[in-house]
Amino acid sequence: MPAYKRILLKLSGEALMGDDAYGINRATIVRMVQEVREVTELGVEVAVVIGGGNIFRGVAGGSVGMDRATADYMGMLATVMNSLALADTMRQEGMTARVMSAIGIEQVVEPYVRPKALQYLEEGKVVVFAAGTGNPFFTTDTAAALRGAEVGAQIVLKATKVDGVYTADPKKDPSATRYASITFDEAISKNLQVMDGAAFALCRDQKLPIKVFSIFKAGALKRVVQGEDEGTLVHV
Ligand SMILES: Nc1ncnc2c1ncn2[C@@H]1O[C@H](COP(=O)(O)OP(=O)(O)O)[C@@H](O)[C@H]1O
Ligand SMILES: O=c1ccn([C@@H]2O[C@H](COP(=O)(O)OP(=O)(O)O)[C@@H](O)[C@H]2O)c(=O)[nH]1
Repeated sequence: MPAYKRILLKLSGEALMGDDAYGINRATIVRMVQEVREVTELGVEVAVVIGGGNIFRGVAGGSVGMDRATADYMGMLATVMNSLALADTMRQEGMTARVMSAIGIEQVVEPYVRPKALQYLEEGKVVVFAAGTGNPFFTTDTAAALRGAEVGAQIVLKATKVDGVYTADPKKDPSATRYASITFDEAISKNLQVMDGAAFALCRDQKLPIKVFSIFKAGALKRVVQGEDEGTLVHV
C-alpha cells in the first residue's frame, strides 16, 4: 500500500547527465522513468518538476557576467527541454504524461493551468511542470514546493545526488552525518544548502513535508512512496 495518494517529485536536472559531461544521458533518463512507473503502478498520482542544471544554471551564467535574470530564463528553458525529454521517455515506456509550462511557449508545450493539471492527475496521467516558477531568482526546488502546494500533493519528494539531509554538505565535509528527520526551522536556521530557503519556507508555511533521498539508489523512490525508512524527512 502506498503511503501517499498524490506526490510532487522533484528530479535533479544535474543527475540527468549520468556520467556524461552535460546533457541528457539516455540510460539515466530511462532508469528514472522506470522508477516513476513503478510508483504510478501502485496507483499514486505523480506530478514532476525537473531541474535544468545538466544544461544550464542561472547562477553559472550570472557568475561569468551575464545578466542574472537573462541567465535564469535560459535555465528555465533548459527545464523545458528536460521536461520534454522526460515526457517522451515516459511515452516510450508506455506511460501517459503531459507537460505544462510556467512561461508561454504554446507551440511547444501547453501552458500551466491549475484545474487542467488537477484533471490530468485525477485521470492518472503524469504531469511534468516545466519552466520552474516562471520567475528568475528562483529554483526548481521552489517550483516543486509551489506546485506541490497548488495541486495538493501530500509530500514533496526531492530525488537528488545525496541520500538525505546532512549536518553539512557531504560532498565537501566527509565528517558530515545524515539526519533521519529534521524540522523546517532547524534546516532553515542551520542554513543547510540541500534545498534553498524559499522552498523550505514555502513548505513549512503550507505544512507540506519534504523527503530528500538519492536519485542514484535503485528502488529508493518506491520505498519512500511506501513509507519505508529512506532518506531524510523534513517536517513542521
Ligand atoms: N546539509 C546538506 N545536506 C545534504 N546535501 C547538501 C547539504 N548542503 C549542501 N548539499 C548539497 O546539495 C546538493 C543538492 O542540491 P542541488 O544542487 O539543488 O541538487 P539538485 O540537482 O537535486 O537540484 C547535494 O548534491 C549536496 O552536495
Ligand atoms: O523558478 C525557477 C526555476 C528555475 N530557474 C532557473 O533554472 C535553472 C535550472 O534549475 P535548477 O538549478 O533548480 O535545476 P537542478 O538543480 O535540478 O539541476 C536555475 O539555476 C535557474 O537559473 C529560475 O530562474 N526560476
